Amino acid sequence: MRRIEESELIINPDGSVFHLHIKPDELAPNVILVGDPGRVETVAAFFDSIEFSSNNREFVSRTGVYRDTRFTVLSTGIGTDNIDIVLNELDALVNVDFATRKVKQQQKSINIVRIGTSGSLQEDLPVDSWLLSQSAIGFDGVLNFYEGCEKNSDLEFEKQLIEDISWSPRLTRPYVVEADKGLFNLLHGENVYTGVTISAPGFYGPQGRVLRLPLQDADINEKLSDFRFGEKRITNYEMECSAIYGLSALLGHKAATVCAIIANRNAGTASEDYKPVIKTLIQYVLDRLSR
Ligand SMILES: O=P(O)(O)O[C@H]1O[C@H](CO)[C@@H](O)[C@H]1O
Ligand SMILES: O=c1cc[nH]c(=O)[nH]1
Repeated sequence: MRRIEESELIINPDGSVFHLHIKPDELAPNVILVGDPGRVETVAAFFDSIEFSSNNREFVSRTGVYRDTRFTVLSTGIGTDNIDIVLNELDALVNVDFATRKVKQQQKSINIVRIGTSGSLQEDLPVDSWLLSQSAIGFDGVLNFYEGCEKNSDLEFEKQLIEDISWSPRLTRPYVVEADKGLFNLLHGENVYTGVTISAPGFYGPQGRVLRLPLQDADINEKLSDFRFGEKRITNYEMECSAIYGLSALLGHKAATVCAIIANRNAGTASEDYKPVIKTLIQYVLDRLSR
């Protein structure tokens, strides 16, 4: 079995993994990911007890117990480049023996649920609603660096999207990946919209926003809102879900993303105060995962 070199997996002097500053026994099998480091405290405030806390760069984490279920909440910061770090280090924490630097014989699977914020691309998907991503379209390109990327992607969906919206060859090829079905069903409920989420490599141009700079494709959001793949339509934009779904599938973990819609791009509206919406969403997710 290959020994993973010190340069490839950096372990800190205290035995924690390089960026996340978590040691293997400090990670729970249920992981809540949030973008905003400030949201970690909002999640941890629901825990009955907290056993571990860490802060490094944008990666703030707490491990604790909610209704007899052990959770780790961890902030990822913004973007799929950070998700590459987070998913690889989470996997190393459960599947690599830090003493021998070898992949363990028996691989473990963890549950990963992202609780985020997002912008709607459909007028009937209102601000302050919740959206569970059945699948994600990665405009970011992270998954394209990994072998097996195409095995887990919906190639027909990708092909039709590229053709229908005249995707520029200057851009990275979009990849289409799915939520874990079990987690999706667990989180699906009466007050939860479902849909196809684009993860963009930026908040402004890559999500079709114009402040001062014009876009390479001025009609991109109209094309995306109108696009259909069979019954499926694109519902929303955020910035992490695609890499979470793609890397989780490749590594054997279960992942789902549920977001509070804080902007409706076609209606031109934004939530007046999304924090209470996120708070009730956090409680909903914790309840579903702990029952
Ligand atoms: O609220 P979070 O979880 O950070 O999610 C969304 O908000 C950020 C952009 O404002 C991006 O990270 C996007 O995915
Ligand atoms: O429009 C939005 C809102 C939140 N997060 C995003 O990435 N986009």
